[in-house]
Amino acid sequence: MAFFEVRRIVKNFGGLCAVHEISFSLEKGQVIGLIGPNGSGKTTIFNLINNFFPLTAGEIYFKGKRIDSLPTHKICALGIARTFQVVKPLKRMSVLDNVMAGAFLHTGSTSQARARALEILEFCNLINKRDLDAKKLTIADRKRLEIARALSTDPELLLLDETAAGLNPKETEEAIEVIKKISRSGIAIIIVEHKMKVIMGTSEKIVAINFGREITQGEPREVINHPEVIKAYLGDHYA
Ligand SMILES: Nc1ncnc2c1ncn2[C@@H]1O[C@H](COP(=O)(O)OP(=O)(O)OP(=O)(O)O)[C@@H](O)[C@H]1O
Repeated sequence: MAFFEVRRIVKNFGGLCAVHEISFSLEKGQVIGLIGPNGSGKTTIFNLINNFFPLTAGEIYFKGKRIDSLPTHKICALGIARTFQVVKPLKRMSVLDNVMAGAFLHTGSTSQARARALEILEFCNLINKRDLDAKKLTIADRKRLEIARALSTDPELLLLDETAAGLNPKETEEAIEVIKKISRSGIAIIIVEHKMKVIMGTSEKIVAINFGREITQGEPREVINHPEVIKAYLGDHYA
């Protein structure tokens, strides 16, 4: 069985079918990109994986265990963490405290949580900003803090939702480097991202969706050259 697998997952919101029978899997440490135009169902898939929204149908497996009916906090404790498209730091807390809050998932000791948080801030190039209020950070640093917060729960699978949105080209390159570094540390990653540079720079496999349905999935070059993918992104006359 794969390390992580979604099997024919479906999500209906009333009459709207946001996700229809999507299946994909990934192995430990693998990075996959989830792409699709606005409103195609990418964030909903993340919300289903975390059980922020219950599935309408389908199954989700992590490390051989079915997880789709577990509560969100249990899924996180098992090792799946995520970031949000709209970053959500605890604004009145320092950068360090934001990351420590997550580290308490696996320890009751303040000194251990602090030590782990400092390690993660070093890893995410945020160590020099540890005492700043989170609300004082630039967008790029907030995105980094969002990743650091997710890492603080010690995930084996990380869901990254538009980590590079709003970043300039240099910051985008830095985000790609952070993602690669996380992957090298053995953590599997699913990336939702509109910037193809980020997807192509990091992903070993791409799943392309439109209107909640799979267009195709597989090797990145093949997927982005698929006529239906080009059509979904650029319109009929480019296909
Ligand atoms: N809580 C909800 N209630 C009703 N409809 C929803 C809800 N969440 C998402 N949708 C709808 O489901 C569809 C998929 O939305 P989703 O946010 O998953 O797309 P997305 O691919 O992440 O888009 P974007 O790239 O713009 O972030 C959209 O039509 C959206 O309006």
